[in-house]
Amino acid sequence: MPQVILLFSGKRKSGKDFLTDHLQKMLLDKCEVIKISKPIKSHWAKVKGLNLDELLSDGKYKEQYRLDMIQWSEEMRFKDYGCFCRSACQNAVDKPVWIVSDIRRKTDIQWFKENYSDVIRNIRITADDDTRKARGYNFQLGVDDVASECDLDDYNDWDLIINNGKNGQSLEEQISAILTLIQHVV
Ligand SMILES: Nc1ncnc2c1ncn2[C@@H]1O[C@H](COP(=O)(O)OP(=O)(O)OP(=O)(O)O)[C@@H](O)[C@H]1O
Ligand SMILES: C[C@@](O)(CCOP(=O)(O)O)CC(=O)O
Repeated sequence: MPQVILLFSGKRKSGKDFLTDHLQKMLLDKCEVIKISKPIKSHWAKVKGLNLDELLSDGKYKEQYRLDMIQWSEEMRFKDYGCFCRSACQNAVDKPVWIVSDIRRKTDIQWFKENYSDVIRNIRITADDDTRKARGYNFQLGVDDVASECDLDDYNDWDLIINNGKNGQSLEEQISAILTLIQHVV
């Protein structure tokens, strides 16, 4: 059982992977990074013969398959909203800090609350559209107007909000703010 679970959310190209990768490099063997999208991408790679490493990276490759993966994964969530959270956590190693890098839906937060109760901390990463566009974001119907990107727009119970866009904090300040949330553990 982890002592703290950091749930990171944010729209695409806000910098979820960027920040959680940096955090992992700081915490090293004290943390485990969990990606809810990993079981989705693994399934997709297997059935479509795609490159899993590319799907998991921050490059353009995964964007060609995002719409299809969203639609398939929504059908699965309709039957069992926790299926991917459960699957992603199943093989997670016993470390004091778990970093979940891609929370997208209220039901993701609900699942972690139901299963890990008060050890969770909710972190929202924001970035303005211009910055996101410079990082490769382009509005796409069926992707940017659906739950995958929008379900947490009206969620307000954040332990920390990080501006990773224009006029945002430096990386050091961002990481330091995150570390204050877990100072009782590390
Ligand atoms: N603060 C930053 N400074 C410089 N580059 C950044 C910063 N934040 C993110 N990036 C870069 O922007 C790109 C998109 O970031 P990242 O992949 O972390 O976003 P994401 O929120 O995980 O997006 P997605 O939901 O598409 O996976 C990456 O190439 C990343 O290195
Ligand atoms: C299909 C999906 O998991 C892709 C997520 O990819 P990424 O976290 O942006 O690398 C998005 C979703 O689950 O809605």
